[in-house]
Amino acid sequence: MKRVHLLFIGAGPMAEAIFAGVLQHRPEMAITVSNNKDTNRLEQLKNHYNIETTSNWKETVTEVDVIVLACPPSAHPDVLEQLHPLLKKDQLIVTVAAGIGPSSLEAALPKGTATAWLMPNTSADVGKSMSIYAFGEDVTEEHKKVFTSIASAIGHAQELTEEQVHNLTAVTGSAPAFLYYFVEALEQAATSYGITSEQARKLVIEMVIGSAAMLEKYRDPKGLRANVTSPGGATAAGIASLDENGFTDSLMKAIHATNKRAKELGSS
Ligand SMILES: NC(=O)C1=CN([C@@H]2O[C@H](COP(=O)(O)OP(=O)(O)OC[C@H]3O[C@@H](n4cnc5c(N)ncnc54)[C@H](O)[C@@H]3O)[C@@H](O)[C@H]2O)C=CC1
Ligand SMILES: O=C(O)[C@@H]1CCC=N1
Repeated sequence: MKRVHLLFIGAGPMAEAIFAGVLQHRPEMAITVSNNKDTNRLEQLKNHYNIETTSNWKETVTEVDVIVLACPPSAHPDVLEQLHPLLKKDQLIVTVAAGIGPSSLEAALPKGTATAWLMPNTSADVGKSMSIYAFGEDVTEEHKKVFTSIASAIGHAQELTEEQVHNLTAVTGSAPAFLYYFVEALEQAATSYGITSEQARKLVIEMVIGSAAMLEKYRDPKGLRANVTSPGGATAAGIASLDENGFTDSLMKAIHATNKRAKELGSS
């Protein structure tokens, strides 16, 4: 079988997490990484991962099978315009950008171009991304095979419709930040009782890791919560306070605000 060659346009942490997973799980694939200006970053990545890098992706674009756009949404119009005249038949164009679904890629690229949208999260760094994805109209079974081997190299992946990826970007892509924010708040609460920030960090992080392991084992957040919440006990008072202060409503609003912004970014 022909060696699949991936070109990353964008060399930030998301690109790095994806190609690091691919290098580990699909070592048969060739990787070239590029960005628009930071040549030091490319040099570091080249030395660390022993991959090809280029500061002029246009020179490489005709040689590759898959082009992964890992640059910000705002860079897409310009990058897609530059890509348009260079694309060859059978190449697959994947974006990981918030708000930019396959229909946006198709509108900007030659008719018939195979496109896909991968929405990962930063847990790709440890091979535990929960990624969601959608395909464009013109992907073949072969494109799908290559795409899923990339997506599965960084963790779990679930195919959805384009609209669903738009609406769930907040839940899988951004919510890790909400969880880390929750951890920061608990650390702050812990230090307010006179322990050091190192002690607070250990208490909170180990509590979260333990809770995540319980979720992984039992997959029943409501039941697990009930087991912690002794009737008339201390936890019940805390949950009641969260409810009184609009915990679920506040989270729903955060999800809506995130998705609204992602759509704005994708259409700018
Ligand atoms: N960070 C996250 O948790 C997630 C990010 N994403 C998406 O992944 C993409 C990248 O994210 P990060 O790596 O965090 O961003 P970043 O901003 O740290 O990195 C972006 C990279 O793109 C390069 N770049 C910018 N303009 C360019 C251009 N015109 N041509 C070529 N390269 C260009 C930059 O030099 C940089 O290497 C974004 O589109 C974001 O929406 C998706 C899911 C999660
Ligand atoms: O903040 C952002 O725009 C991206 C989308 C998902 C996670 N980070």
